[in-house]
Amino acid sequence: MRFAQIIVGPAGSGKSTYCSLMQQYAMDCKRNVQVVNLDPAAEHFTYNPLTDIRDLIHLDDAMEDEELHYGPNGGLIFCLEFLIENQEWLKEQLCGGENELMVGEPDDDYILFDMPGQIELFTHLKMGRQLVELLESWNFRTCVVFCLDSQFMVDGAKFISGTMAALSVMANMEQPHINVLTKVDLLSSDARKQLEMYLEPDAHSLMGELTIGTGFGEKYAKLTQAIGALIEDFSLVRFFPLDSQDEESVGDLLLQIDSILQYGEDADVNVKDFDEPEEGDQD
Ligand SMILES: Nc1nc2c(ncn2[C@@H]2O[C@H](COP(=O)(O)OP(=O)(O)OP(=O)(O)O)[C@@H](O)[C@H]2O)c(=O)[nH]1
Ligand SMILES: [Mg+2]
Repeated sequence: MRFAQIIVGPAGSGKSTYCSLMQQYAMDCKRNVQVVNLDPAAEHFTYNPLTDIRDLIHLDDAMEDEELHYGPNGGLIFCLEFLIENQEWLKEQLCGGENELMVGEPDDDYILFDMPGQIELFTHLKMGRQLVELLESWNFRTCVVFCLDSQFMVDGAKFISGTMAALSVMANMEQPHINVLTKVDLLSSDARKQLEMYLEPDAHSLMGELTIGTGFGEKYAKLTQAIGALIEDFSLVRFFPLDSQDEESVGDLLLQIDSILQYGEDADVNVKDFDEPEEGDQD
């Protein structure tokens, strides 16, 4: 089994920084975690990628092409379609065995995929899903990590809209999923306290805040209440705050994701000698 985190989230939400941070943390713990850049428009990141989509196609290729004439957004979608069509290239990079950054057994591979900030790739287009299916066929177990800037999550209305974005990704990708609030180190101590409330959201406090003074809240109070109750009753969406300055916070998050991926648990399962699970039974 190999392990993959698919790092998604709106533009500038901190995906590439998250990848560097996780890789660095893992390295400090003597773990080999690699990063693959799948953002064809990436200009700058601080990790050394295992593989880079820009070796296959660059956003400029799609924008400057005489026939295609894409703008930046359409161009990006095109690049990801191109990647899926040229999946053999990616397969060679990940499974070819000639990549000098791949050390140890392919069985222990743990790879972070740094994705572009075009959220529609994961909310309703099919490329995100297709990528995950490809990875599964190459023996990866995957988890989607949805990054959201915590600075936008300090009032009720923004919480609802951030939550809906996370839900769209969850519904479209149908994968094990974790939501991460990034840039917590930038919040004031008041804002941090405010954030606490949204980590274990309850509909009443959300409503209390939303109905006061905002046009949307007053007009659609019932809708907001229904959404709030839905989120609360089904524990649909939860957020994990990430403070990049705090090693413990990074370590806790990695631990959570490891557990979602069941990383390192296979050995225990073998020892316990469970009955063979029924076909299609994931748990
Ligand atoms: N202080 C602080 N800054 C952060 C953090 N995460 C990201 N940033 C900053 O936020 C900006 C955007 O971060 P990126 O990691 O490039 O975000 P991204 O989601 O990869 O952006 P795109 O790939 O353009 O969608 C950069 O200036 C980062 O330095 C964080 O945890 N703390
Ligand atoms: Mg990035």
